[in-house]
Amino acid sequence: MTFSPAPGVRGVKICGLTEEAGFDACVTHGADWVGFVFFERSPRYVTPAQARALSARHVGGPARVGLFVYPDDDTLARALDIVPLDVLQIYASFERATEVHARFGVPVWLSQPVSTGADLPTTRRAGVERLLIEPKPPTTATRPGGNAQQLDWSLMQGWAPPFPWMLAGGLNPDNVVEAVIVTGAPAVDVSSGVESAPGIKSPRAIADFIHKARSVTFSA
Ligand SMILES: O=C(O)c1ccccc1NCC(=O)[C@H](O)[C@H](O)COP(=O)(O)O
Repeated sequence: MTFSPAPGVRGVKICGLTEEAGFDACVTHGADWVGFVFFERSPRYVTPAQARALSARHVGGPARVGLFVYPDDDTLARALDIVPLDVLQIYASFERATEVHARFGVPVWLSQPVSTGADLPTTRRAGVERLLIEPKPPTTATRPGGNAQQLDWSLMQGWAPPFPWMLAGGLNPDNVVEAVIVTGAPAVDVSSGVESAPGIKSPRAIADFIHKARSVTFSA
């Protein structure tokens, strides 16, 4: 198991760090996790060496999450050789997530694209530590996540999550309070909603988002 926030404290992940000011803001304002996007067609793409350089700015602090889209073993092995990652967040099937966990022994988070209640998993699967519940991208999207697209939060009402989970998709400092009240999400993930331009994080928006996400308590 990787780091989890204390009971009653909502976890916050800031995803898609590419530059020093954004990374430093995550450290300063106490994000629980930071995400590095290893997907070349993203405006937030970083190489493993760039992620290592950012990560090395601070010892400890947020857990480092690497995002991979349908990764093969070689891609994961190369990244892990270069940058210490605490979590592998993958866009792939449950079966592949289980395989990745068995092969690398690193906690694996799986993105679960959702458009209806039927997409919400109801049974636990081995090898997956956490689910990222995010909207199914439109067919025209060039990437599976990070599209500032909001999910229908009411879908989560009455859902009994079989895993620890995190809400993602279209969150920002102005809507995160409502999002956590409606969904009861124990953790939230944001990328576009704390940016001043694609791939460039706003330190002020990061501070605001973290503060607001934690302003509503929840009981696990
Ligand atoms: O951010 C990207 O460009 C990206 C590319 C490929 C796969 C995933 C990607 N992002 C995932 C995320 O950052 C999270 O899902 C995020 O919290 C939701 O994004 P956003 O709606 O932009 O907040």
